Amino acid sequence: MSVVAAEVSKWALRNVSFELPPGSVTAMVGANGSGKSTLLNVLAGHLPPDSGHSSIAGRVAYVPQHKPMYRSFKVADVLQFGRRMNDIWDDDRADEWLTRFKVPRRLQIGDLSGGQRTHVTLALALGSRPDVMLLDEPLSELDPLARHKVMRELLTEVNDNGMTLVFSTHVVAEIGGVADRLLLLSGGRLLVNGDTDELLEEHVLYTGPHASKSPVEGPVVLAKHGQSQSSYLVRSGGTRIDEPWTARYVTLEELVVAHLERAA
Ligand SMILES: Nc1ncnc2c1ncn2[C@@H]1O[C@H](COP(=O)(O)OP(=O)(O)OP(=O)(O)O)[C@@H](O)[C@H]1O
Repeated sequence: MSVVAAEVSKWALRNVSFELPPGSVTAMVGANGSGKSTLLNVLAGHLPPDSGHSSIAGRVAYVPQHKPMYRSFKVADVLQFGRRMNDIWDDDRADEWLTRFKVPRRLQIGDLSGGQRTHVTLALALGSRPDVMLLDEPLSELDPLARHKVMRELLTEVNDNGMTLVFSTHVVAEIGGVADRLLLLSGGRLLVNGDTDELLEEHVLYTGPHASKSPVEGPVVLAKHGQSQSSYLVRSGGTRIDEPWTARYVTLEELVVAHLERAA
């Protein structure tokens, strides 16, 4: 069963197709201009695809990258706005979030810091009790501790209420232990779509003497050659290898960088 399904082309996006299960946490990663914001906009229903279709089962909350909000609104007015605009609205949830992150309610949006504005948009999104939350670089303006706390809170929402979360990020280190799925985009194409644990088990880096051919069967993601050494990152699932070759699993960061390097 999937709660988010897409098979879309739009501007630079070329036939991007995937499905996400309910309660999953998906990190969308890719180079600048690879199509992350476009894809989130299409999923949110804010942009019609040029071809194909996308669907989301249930209520959607979308927090865009540039968090458009009326600068003259006070924080309290934004909550009032949320109350009026949503059929389902959880005042306590939105309020709790603002209290937790110490956002001053009497200030105008224009007088808040970037991070505080992020908290207001997240409070607004969570107040609408969404089934699916789409976040475009939600952590980019937050300090390291706030990043950690926000992710922990969002994961609690996923675990307690079965919410499905999709977020874009450039910081691969933030995905570990958070995202159970990875969507990797490059130049509008979907390079990788899968369960992060399975992806990490599939990708193995073999290092050994200079060789023009991979020492194991399987799709080569990236090959590098020095004067006397070669290394092959292969989606081999951990095939045994004889000395002098060595094999090791890679980090998510290495996996992402290798796929992006290959596609560049
Ligand atoms: N209105 C438009 N018409 C045509 N192409 C557009 C339009 N808006 C955006 N694009 C193109 O779509 C591509 C993807 O842009 P998008 O903002 O989705 O990338 P992104 O992955 O979110 O980038 P970043 O990481 O820099 O935020 C870019 O090449 C951009 O120029």
